[in-house]
Amino acid sequence: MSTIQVQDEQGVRIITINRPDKRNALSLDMYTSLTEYLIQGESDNAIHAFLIKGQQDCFTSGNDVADFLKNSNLDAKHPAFRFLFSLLDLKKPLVAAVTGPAVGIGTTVLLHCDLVYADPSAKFQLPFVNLALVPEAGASLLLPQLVGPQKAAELLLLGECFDANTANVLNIVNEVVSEGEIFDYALAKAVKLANQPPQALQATRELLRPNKDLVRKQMERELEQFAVRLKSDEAKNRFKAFLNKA
Ligand SMILES: C/C=C/C(=O)SCCNC(=O)CCNC(=O)[C@H](O)C(C)(C)COP(=O)(O)OP(=O)(O)OC[C@H]1O[C@@H](n2cnc3c(N)ncnc32)[C@H](O)[C@@H]1OP(=O)(O)O
Repeated sequence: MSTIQVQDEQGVRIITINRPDKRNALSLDMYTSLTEYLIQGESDNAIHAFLIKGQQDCFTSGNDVADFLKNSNLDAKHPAFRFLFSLLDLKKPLVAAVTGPAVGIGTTVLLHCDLVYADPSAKFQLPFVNLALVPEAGASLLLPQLVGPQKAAELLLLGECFDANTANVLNIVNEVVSEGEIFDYALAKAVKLANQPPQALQATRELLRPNKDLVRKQMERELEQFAVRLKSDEAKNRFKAFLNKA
């Protein structure tokens, strides 16, 4: 079974992260598949919106921590960062359905989504500093803009888990949807987007992102810092501690 599954339905490309034995941790190959499915969908005239999801018990536990240890050389060609830059350049709208853990990139990805739905099982976390890393996906710019500087500092410096209601109050998610209904609900919203006049939809989406160049610049700065931190002993010790369940 593929670790990234794709299904096109009613004008929506549904992308499902599917690596349940590792809590949907994202490996290099998985990022590459995610990027390819987005790029293909962008050029497919039958696709008008994307929906990203995991399974009922997990969205994603974020980057595969074992990969961080194995591949500590990082630049803009790294599959995770290629994926993040492809999100920044997306023209068609992206909807997320969050269930269970959404850790690290699992939360920062949401800052690039147009509509985000979560169910009560969703648990968000930005444990970059906890792992001796720095944020990515432009979160160091987008999060303070969204939730305010103090709250962003709390979420990024302490790296504690927060629940769906908190994410809703902070405007990280649009709505908390009952368990068992979230995937149908999020798909119905994505189909609704897919049925909007596509050129007006994409033009409006572009207008809603007036600081895209600034976000790109910040993502490049984050990438530089991330590359340095990833090689540090303090980060390697944190990765080993997680993998050894210390
Ligand atoms: C550029 C992007 C950067 C980032 O995304 S940084 C963030 C990186 N992610 C993390 O630090 C999260 C690590 N994972 C966790 O904290 C926990 O997991 C969860 C809270 C997500 C879930 O906890 P629970 O339900 O108790 O599951 P479990 O027993 O910890 O995990 C089951 C199996 O999955 C593996 N696993 C979980 N997350 C990851 C991961 N992110 N990278 C690699 N493996 C992971 C474990 O090791 C274990 O494996 P085994 O059954 O073989 O012992």
